[in-house]
Amino acid sequence: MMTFQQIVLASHNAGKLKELQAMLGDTVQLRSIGEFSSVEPEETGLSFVENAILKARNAARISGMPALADDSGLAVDFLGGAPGIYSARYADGKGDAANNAKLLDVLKDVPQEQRGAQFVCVLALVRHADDPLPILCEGLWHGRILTQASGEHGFGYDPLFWVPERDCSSAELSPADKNQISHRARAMSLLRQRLGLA
Ligand SMILES: O=c1nc[nH]c2c1ncn2[C@H]1C[C@H](O)[C@@H](COP(=O)(O)OP(=O)(O)OP(=O)(O)O)O1
Ligand SMILES: [Mg+2]
Repeated sequence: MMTFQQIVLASHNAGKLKELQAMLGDTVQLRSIGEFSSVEPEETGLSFVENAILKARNAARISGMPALADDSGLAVDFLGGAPGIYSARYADGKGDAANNAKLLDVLKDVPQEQRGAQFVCVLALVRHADDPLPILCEGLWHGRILTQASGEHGFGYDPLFWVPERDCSSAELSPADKNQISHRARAMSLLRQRLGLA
């Protein structure tokens, strides 16, 4: 069993930090990479796995601590899996509201039954910057893209993501409920098992 008291989270996304820390409880303290550097690494990989490893190594190098990265995104069936790894950059770096507006516009004439999508999350944990054996865990969450935004919780594409098992948008779920069933929750559950925390 590996034990960590503190891990640096290789993310500048406050929503991810909140969700991941809530899932871990007080067993492990996540420290944001923002405490060490405000420079975000370029996400040059072609997969969630490559980008997660790249972000984790970068954070471990900067902080000198074990590092956890989350690379995630929304894969829309009708768009052949786009925006996928480019989800954060979908509207050219203009932020969540612009990303959501663009997605609604691109799908405006697409009927219900063709609006399937999944959230993807890959977590990568490295013990140090050159770790030859990163721990990788993934989680998927199937849903559908709504025709208008709904709900105030969460972040990113949550207001557009309809959750079939709850019949509401992901942004209408309580944070505790989202953290039980999301793509991130599934990946974290696997990671906890791998670390002997489950
Ligand atoms: O639970 C979620 N609920 C809603 N939207 C979500 C979720 N999970 C990922 N997403 C979206 C946000 C962003 O558009 C992209 C992640 O991009 P991604 O590069 O992994 O994260 P990021 O740039 O926000 O922060 P960072 O790279 O510093 O961890 O997918
Ligand atoms: Mg990013």
